[in-house]
Amino acid sequence: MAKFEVVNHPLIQHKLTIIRDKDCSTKVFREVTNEIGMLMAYEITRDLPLEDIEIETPIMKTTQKQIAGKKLAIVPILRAGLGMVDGIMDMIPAARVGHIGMYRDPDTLEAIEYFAKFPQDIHERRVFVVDPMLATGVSAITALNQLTTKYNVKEENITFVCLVAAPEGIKALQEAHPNVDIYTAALDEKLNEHGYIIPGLGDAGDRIFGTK
Ligand SMILES: O=P(O)(O)OC[C@H]1O[C@H](OP(=O)(O)OP(=O)(O)O)[C@H](O)[C@@H]1O
Ligand SMILES: O=c1cc[nH]c(=O)[nH]1
Ligand SMILES: [Mg+2]
Repeated sequence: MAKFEVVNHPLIQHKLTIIRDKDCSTKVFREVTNEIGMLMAYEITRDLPLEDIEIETPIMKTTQKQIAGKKLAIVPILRAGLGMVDGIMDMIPAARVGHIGMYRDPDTLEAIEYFAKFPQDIHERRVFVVDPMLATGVSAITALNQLTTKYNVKEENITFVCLVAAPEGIKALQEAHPNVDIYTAALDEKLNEHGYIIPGLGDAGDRIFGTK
């Protein structure tokens, strides 16, 4: 089984509380979501391999470390996933960005796909799929189905990163893609009858883009 980690660093928990508050403005919600993305980047890249490199300081030649191995890609699930991309990119600026557009049908909770565009060599990259919310898990599973079957990305090379997860979504995602690492900033209580996470933070996309 792959990793499942709740990243409960105090800074992340504090910032998450700010965006959970219903009175948080769109501007602050967007800024703080990106800040949490940046902090999560620190944790999700913890096991990136390093290699030796020779450099010269002003004093002498020395062998030091640099990140080695696979190239990286960030794949936000539109729209809400976009809210985390800039923050993560601040930490790994060389990463390429793919996009997958998807919305949840409010009645059936099915994921409806409307867009996909990935770097050509996505199957050779370590891929971070990002979406602030993991509720039923259907959107994440649909996105990962597409990456693994249509674009040949190995599950072992995928990390799913979210801010708020429901236990139902974690279970479904682990069953569908057992070799994908999952990182979340919070594991909430459960889903309500409309498929929203409780206590959650509401509809992340609407809150990031001010559409409601
Ligand atoms: O785990 P699930 O039950 O599939 O729910 C989670 C999905 O729902 C939200 O997207 P939404 O459909 O609201 O689209 P949006 O990002 O455009 O707002 C969220 O950003 C996830 O993609
Ligand atoms: O709580 C939820 C569930 C799905 N999508 C959201 O944005 N929030
Ligand atoms: Mg939404």
